[in-house]
Formats: sequence, structure tokens, C-alpha cells
Amino acid sequence: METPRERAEKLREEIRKHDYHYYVLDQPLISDAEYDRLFRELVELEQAYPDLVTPDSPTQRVGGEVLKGFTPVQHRVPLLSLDNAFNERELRDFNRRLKERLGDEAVAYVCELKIDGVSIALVYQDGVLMSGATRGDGIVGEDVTANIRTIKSLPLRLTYPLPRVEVRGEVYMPKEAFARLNREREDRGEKTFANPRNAAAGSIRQLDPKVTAGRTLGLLVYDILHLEGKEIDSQRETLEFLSELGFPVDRNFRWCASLDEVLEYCEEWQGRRHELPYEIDGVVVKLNSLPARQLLGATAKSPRWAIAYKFPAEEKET
Ligand SMILES: NC(=O)c1cc2c(N)ncc(C(N)=O)c2s1
Repeated sequence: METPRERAEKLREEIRKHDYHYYVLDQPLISDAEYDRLFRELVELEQAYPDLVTPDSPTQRVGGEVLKGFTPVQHRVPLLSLDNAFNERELRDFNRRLKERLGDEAVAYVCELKIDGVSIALVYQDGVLMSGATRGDGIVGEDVTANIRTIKSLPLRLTYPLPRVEVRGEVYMPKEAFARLNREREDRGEKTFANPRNAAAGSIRQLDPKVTAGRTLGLLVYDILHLEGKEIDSQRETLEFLSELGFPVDRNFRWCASLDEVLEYCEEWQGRRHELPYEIDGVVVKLNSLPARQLLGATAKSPRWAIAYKFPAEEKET
């Protein structure tokens, strides 16, 4: 016979698995009714035995406290911004500068969609979410932990208890949710948001996490800022590992053997951006090899080993 603690742990693991399949893979394994039954059993068990509650329990996503303000957070690793390229010539200049510095050893890239959202840094210790902070000025951001915990695709516990890992991702509001939110605000005579990025920023900078919980937000993780307990050599490996840890990762990334392949990717996705459920404003082109990135380093503002190719602004629908 299971003890209440064993039952609670089993329910948490089960619900975590279903959250991953539903919110990250978009492939639910059970019906909503069955999921709700599991969730309700855990809520009732934790109410009967309050000392069983753990911070990573799926029942603890929406805190009750309304903040007075946001605590500043100093990022251990500065969250740099990206230099921009607006056309093929500027991408070719980037490629040439990189090859000059690296010598002609194989320079491969990984291209990733540039999500039009809000950058955040997430810290996990022993596999458990410790904090989430906005980028801020890149050095100091705002502690928005209570709000990002409400994002269902954000894991409160990773699949392995790595001693410490810090990752960077983008919080975004899907296009559909953005349109629905603005319709509701218009019906209430409230100001509407200009675009999904502003709506996402406004939603994670709420002082009341229950308001954030009422907004549909997504998360896509794309960089490891700090890692203990594992060696990784490339961006491709980074993205695969982030996925293994249970993070939502945009699967549209592509390893490119040459700049020509990078240009093909940029052209393809400039034409396909409407297919996506979220807005993108370009492509991030990153040197794949992490050791080679070390050779290049970063300026005070941005890395030398990556660049953002920005799509031309879309004509607004009138
Ligand atoms: N400012 C930055 O460094 C980045 C910003 C973004 C963004 N908005 N979306 C995706 C990525 C990515 N896949 O790397 C990056 S990287």
C-alpha cells in the first residue's frame, strides 16, 4: 500500500509527464477529464497532508501573493543582444569576418527562428526551477519567477537533477491568443496591445500571477547560459539536450554546412512565417561549434559568433 507521500510523488510524476505531452509535444496521452481527475486527486492529497506540498508540485504553478514590485536580479551571465543583418551582403560580411578569424577550418552554422517575444533567463538547481528573470539591460533584469511558473510548457522540474543549469528562452503570446485577448479588451473598453510581443511583456510583468495565469503564453528555450554536470560542444547538441531536459524547443532549427544553406533557410522562412502559431521577426544564425565561439568571444554588446537576420517589416493589414 502506498503512503500518502509516495502517492503524491507518483501523481506529480504522472502529471508532469502529461503536461509535457500536452503543452510541449502537443500530443496528449489521456483525455482532459482523466487529467483533471489526476490533478484533483493531488490537490486533495496535498490539502489533507499540507507538509507534502513541494515547490515543484504541478499544483504550485499559480501563487496567491500579489507583489508590490519586481526584485532586481543580476544575471550571472550577461544576456547579450545580437548584431543585425538586413540583407545577403551583410550576412556574407559576417561569414567572411568569422572565417578570417577562424581560419578556413569547417565553419558550420545553426539557424533558428527569431521568436518575437520577451527574453528570459531561467535558473534550475538539482533539476528544480529556482528563478526566472527578464533580460532587463542584459546585466540586471526583473525577477518574474511567480509569473513564469504559470506557463504550462515551462518545466518546474527537469528530467535529470543537474546540479545547476541556466538557460535562455523567449516567452511569447501565440497569434490566436493575442487576437482573442485584444477582442476581450476591446469589448471591455480597455486599451488593446499593439502586437504579441507587447502583450507577452505586459503579461509577464504583472504584479498578480493570477492575471498572468489567465493569459495564454508559450515558451521556447534556445541557449544554455551556464551548465554543470554535462559537457556540450555544439549548438545542435545544446538544442537536443534542452529537449531531453523537458524544455520546449523550436524544432524548426537547421544545421547549415555553408552560408548558402543559411541564405536558403532565411528565404524559406521569410515566406513561411505565416504558417507559424507565433510571430517571428527573423532568423538567428549561430556558429555551431562552442569551442570555436570561445575563440571569437563577444563585444560588450553582442557575440561575434551569431547574428540576427531581420525580415523586412510586413505591411500592416489596413
Ligand atoms: N538577443 C538574442 O540573443 C536572441 C534573441 C532570440 C529570439 N528572440 N528568438 C530566438 C533566439 C534563438 N533561437 O537563439 C534568440 S537569441
